[in-house]
Amino acid sequence: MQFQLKNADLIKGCISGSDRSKLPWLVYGGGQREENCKLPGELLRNLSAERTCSRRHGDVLKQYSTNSKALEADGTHHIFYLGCLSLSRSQAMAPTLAVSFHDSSDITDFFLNKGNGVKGLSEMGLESLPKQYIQPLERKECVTPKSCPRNPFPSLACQNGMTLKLLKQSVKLQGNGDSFRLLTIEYLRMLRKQLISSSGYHLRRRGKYPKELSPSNNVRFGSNFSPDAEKALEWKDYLSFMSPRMRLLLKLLNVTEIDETKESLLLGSKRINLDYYPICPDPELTVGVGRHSDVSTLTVLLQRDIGGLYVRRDNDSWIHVPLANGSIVINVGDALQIMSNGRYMSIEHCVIANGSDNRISGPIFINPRPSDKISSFPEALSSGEKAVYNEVLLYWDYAKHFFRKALDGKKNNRCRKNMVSLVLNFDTTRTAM
Ligand SMILES: O=C(O)CCC(=O)C(=O)O
Ligand SMILES: [Fe+2]
Repeated sequence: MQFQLKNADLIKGCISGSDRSKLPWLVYGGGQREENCKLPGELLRNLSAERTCSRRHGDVLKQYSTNSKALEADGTHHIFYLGCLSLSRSQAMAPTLAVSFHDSSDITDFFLNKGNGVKGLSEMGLESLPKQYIQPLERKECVTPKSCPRNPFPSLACQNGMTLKLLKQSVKLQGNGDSFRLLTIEYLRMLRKQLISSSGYHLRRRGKYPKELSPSNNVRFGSNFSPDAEKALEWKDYLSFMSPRMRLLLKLLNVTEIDETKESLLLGSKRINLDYYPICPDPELTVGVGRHSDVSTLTVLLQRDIGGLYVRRDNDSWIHVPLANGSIVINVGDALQIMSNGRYMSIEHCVIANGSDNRISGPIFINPRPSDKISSFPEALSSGEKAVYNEVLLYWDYAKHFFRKALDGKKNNRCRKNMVSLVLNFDTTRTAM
């Protein structure tokens, strides 16, 4: 198998239009899974043309090329895994392998235990989707979204009775295109640091980290959130890292003032995911991620500019989240819905599969700590509102409840109420769908 690289597609995709020289990392990647394969010359030339090219990159490539697993042993491989994500179907000269998967355990073994991921399936050049990925009709609801009005996103700034300083502050980002871009670059830099420092440490020491086998909750590789509970699998891989650097993220988001009495409840733990949705042979038969709301307080999300993320507007329409250079999306999660007593409702969303390009996204889930007990903040009841969520929940129990069930919109949100969904998109330049 030989790969050729689409130049820095990942990065260009994520932040097209901005200055690539500011991104001295995660620039190019590529690799082979077969032992005696030569690296494509173009890739090496690209590497050496880049000021970040170093012997280390070459070494990692070599290691990568002799490594039978896509993701193994060393944090630095992530960089190349990410680089490899940018291969397009026409450029990856995939062998046609006569592999058939008879039942879900074969698939699980291939993508999870053997570390190939859905990416491995995609690279086989399958002509049709394995039946385990064919989703029932109701789960593909978001694949055929209805048309939606321009700029359908309510702005947090317009909400009355805002009591959560954190959110107030983050609205400051609106209206300044430069800071979005800067933010995005910083955000990517931060992701890279996270990858190399925290995950690298764990991976070097622990080696294996498929979700079920990973000895550490801090690093996980997986495909579906709850594969055992799902009727059908999703066309997506993810790498997930516990992230210790909340303050940095807040700084990047221009949050200068935090109500410290609420800080741990709102922002006590963080997880960064790197999601990869490979080209899918039958995108209309499956989904990237089924409909769900996040269990987080807020999810800060960067996505590649090929689109694919939909949010539910009301009970029967889905909106394609607009794309814009360097924009980020912030989704309200269930924990904030509970703590704000329903002033901010978590947003139901899903990702469609794509038949012509690989999609990548990087959500940061900002959560309460697992041991925190969450219920409506007294401040959210200060105007005499009745507590909608007076049941005190251990956040860990809440999250466990979510991850044990199949994704099914907001049904798993035990605190569901009929209110407007809210998504913030910091793009102010385009509203094209
Ligand atoms: O990839 C995306 O844009 C969204 C992913 C997502 O919803 C999730 O990981 O919870
Ligand atoms: Fe999500």
